[in-house]
Amino acid sequence: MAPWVLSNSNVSLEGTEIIVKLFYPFFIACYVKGRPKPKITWLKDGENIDEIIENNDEVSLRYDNQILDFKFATKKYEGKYECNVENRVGHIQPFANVIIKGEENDHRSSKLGLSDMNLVIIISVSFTIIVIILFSFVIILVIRNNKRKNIRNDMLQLELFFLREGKVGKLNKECTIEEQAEILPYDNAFEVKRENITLGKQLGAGAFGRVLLAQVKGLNGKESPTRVALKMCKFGHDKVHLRALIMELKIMIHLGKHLNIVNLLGAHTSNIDKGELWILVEYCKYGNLLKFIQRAKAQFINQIDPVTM
Ligand SMILES: Nc1ncnc2c1ncn2[C@@H]1O[C@H](COP(=O)(O)OP(=O)(O)OP(=O)(O)O)[C@@H](O)[C@H]1O
Repeated sequence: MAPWVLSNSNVSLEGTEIIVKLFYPFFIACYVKGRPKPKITWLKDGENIDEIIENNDEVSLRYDNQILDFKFATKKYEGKYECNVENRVGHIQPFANVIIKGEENDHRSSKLGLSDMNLVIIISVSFTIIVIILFSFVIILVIRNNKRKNIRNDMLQLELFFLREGKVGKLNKECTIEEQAEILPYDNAFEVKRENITLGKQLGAGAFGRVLLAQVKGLNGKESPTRVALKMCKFGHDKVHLRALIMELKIMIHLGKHLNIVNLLGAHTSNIDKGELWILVEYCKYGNLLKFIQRAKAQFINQIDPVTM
């Protein structure tokens, strides 16, 4: 019995039109009967379909070659598809014209192969990763900024509470000055403006502070600059160090001047909200007393004549 096409096929001997939307999946069905069972081969625009199917997982044949399956429609799949059906008794060739519908832009995209699709995916993933990194960066900046703001606020609180005001009423004669230094008030008469101070070389450093040589204009009403030793907190200090320096300043103010001590000459406190507190004291040209005594002792020993000993 010669082969014939079943009515549920979407190909016919007169030809059919299959209209598909771009990127949508579709199939061409060529259901046939005949005895002996007919063999089916496919042609696209007169060429054997094998060339299209080979190494292409977007197009496949199934159901004894009766269905030609497309995973998604792209413009390259447009054309005339002939279903070549034959057995010993006869031969028929129903066909269908496939038309892919889509916009001009889509038309361009339709030419994208699988590797181009992969490229699109890679670009989108990279873009997402970059956005996430930028977003994290912004969050880190905001957190750091807030932290800095908090430190500034802490400093401000310290300045207000410990430096300017003090709490003279709470002073207790039974306690040492060191124990209650922070409730002593600051004396504004010691304040020196930043523009009057010129910083020089470092003279030394202590546990939490460092000492620089500095020139100060207009100190004690003097026209010529005065050479002073300027004490400040070390780099990367925290509020504990600043508080210790504030206490040192207050004790010096409270002690007053004396011939036998290194006297306080002034202080620069107006930038304390930025963690900047400078204490100006008399400059000792021989520096540290202990080192001076050790040096003098060594010189003295060298001067003694070993013969007279
Ligand atoms: N008035 C000054 N004149 C010259 N050099 C000074 C003066 N004050 C300090 N220095 C130098 O700076 C160093 C550190 O001074 P600082 O007063 O901080 O010493 P410290 O009392 O040992 O330290 P800290 O009190 O921080 O533990 C001194 O060892 C000295 O060399």
